[in-house]
Amino acid sequence: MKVLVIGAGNMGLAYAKALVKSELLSSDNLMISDTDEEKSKQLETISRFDVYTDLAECLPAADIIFIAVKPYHIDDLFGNIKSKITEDQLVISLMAGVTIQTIQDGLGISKVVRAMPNLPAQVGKGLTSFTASETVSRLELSTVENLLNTTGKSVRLDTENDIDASTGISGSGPAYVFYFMQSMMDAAKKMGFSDHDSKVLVSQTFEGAVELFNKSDLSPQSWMNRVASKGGTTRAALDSMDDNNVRQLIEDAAYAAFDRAVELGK
Ligand SMILES: NC(=O)C1=CN([C@@H]2O[C@H](COP(=O)(O)OP(=O)(O)OC[C@H]3O[C@@H](n4cnc5c(N)ncnc54)[C@H](O)[C@@H]3O)[C@@H](O)[C@H]2O)C=CC1
Ligand SMILES: O=C(O)[C@@H]1CCC=N1
Repeated sequence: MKVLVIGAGNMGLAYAKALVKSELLSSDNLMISDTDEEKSKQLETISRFDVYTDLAECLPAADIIFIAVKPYHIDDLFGNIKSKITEDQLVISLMAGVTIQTIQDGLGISKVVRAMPNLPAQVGKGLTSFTASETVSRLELSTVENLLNTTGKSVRLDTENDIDASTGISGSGPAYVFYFMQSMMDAAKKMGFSDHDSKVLVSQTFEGAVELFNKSDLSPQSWMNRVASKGGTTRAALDSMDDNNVRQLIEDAAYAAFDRAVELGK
C-alpha cells in the first residue's frame, strides 16, 4: 500500500510522521507533497519520506491519498489533479467543512472518507472522527481506521453533520483548552509569577486534572465538587464563572465552530 499526503502543514505533517512511525507503512511507501518549495526543501532534509512539489509525479502511484490543504485551496488542487486521479484511488480528506459530495464532484471519483482530526495528532494523542461514502468497502474502512489510529484514537460517525458537530468539539477543541490555559497563565503573571512558574503552575494543573478525570468514572462536575469546599476559594471562582455565564459562552463557542463547519460546506 502506498500513501500520499497532500499538504505538509500542521496536520498533513503530523499524519505523515505518525504513518511512517507505525508498523503499517514503511517510509518508502509514504509520499508527501506541498506546493511551497521552501517547505518542501526543508522537509527533504529532515524527513525520511519522499517529498514532491509536482503531484503528477507521485499521484499515480498512490492507493490512498490524504488531503490536508486548507479548504480554500481546493479549487486549485482539484483543478490540478482531477485528470490524474482514478476511480480505484481512495481519498481521505482532513479538511474542515468540505463535503464528500464536493470532493466526489471536484475530483470525479467516488471513494471518499471525510475525517476530522485534531492537533494532538502531533504527539499521538489525536482524536479523528470520520465517515465514508457508501462506495468505500468494509475492508477499506478497516484499513482507513488503522491509518487514522496511528495518530491516536478514531471514532466512526454516521453522518457528515456529525463530522461538522465533532469539529466544534474535538477538531477545534484543543484551541479552547489553550484559551483557558492562556487566560490562567495571564492571571498568574498578573499575580507576580515568572513566565516559568506560570507555565509550571498551569501545565501541571491541566495534566493532573485530565489524569484524574481519565482514571475515574466521575464526571467533571463531580470532580469540581471535590475541589470546591463550601464557602472556600474554589466556590468563589466557580460562582464567578457561573455569574458570568461562562458555561453558556463555551457552549456558544462550540456551536459557532459547528455552524462554521456547516457554512464552509456550502
Ligand atoms: N490545524 C488543525 O488543528 C486542524 C486542521 N484541520 C484541517 O487540516 C487542513 C490543513 O490545516 P493545517 O495543516 O493547519 O494547514 P497548514 O496551512 O499548516 O497546511 C496546509 C499546507 O497545504 C499546502 N498546500 C496548499 N495548496 C496545496 C496544493 N495544491 N498542493 C499541495 N500542498 C498545498 C500549503 O503550502 C501548506 O503547507 C485544513 O483543511 C483544516 O481544516 C482539521 C483539524 C484540525
Ligand atoms: O480552524 C479550522 O478551521 C480547523 C478545523 C478544526 C481545527 N482547525
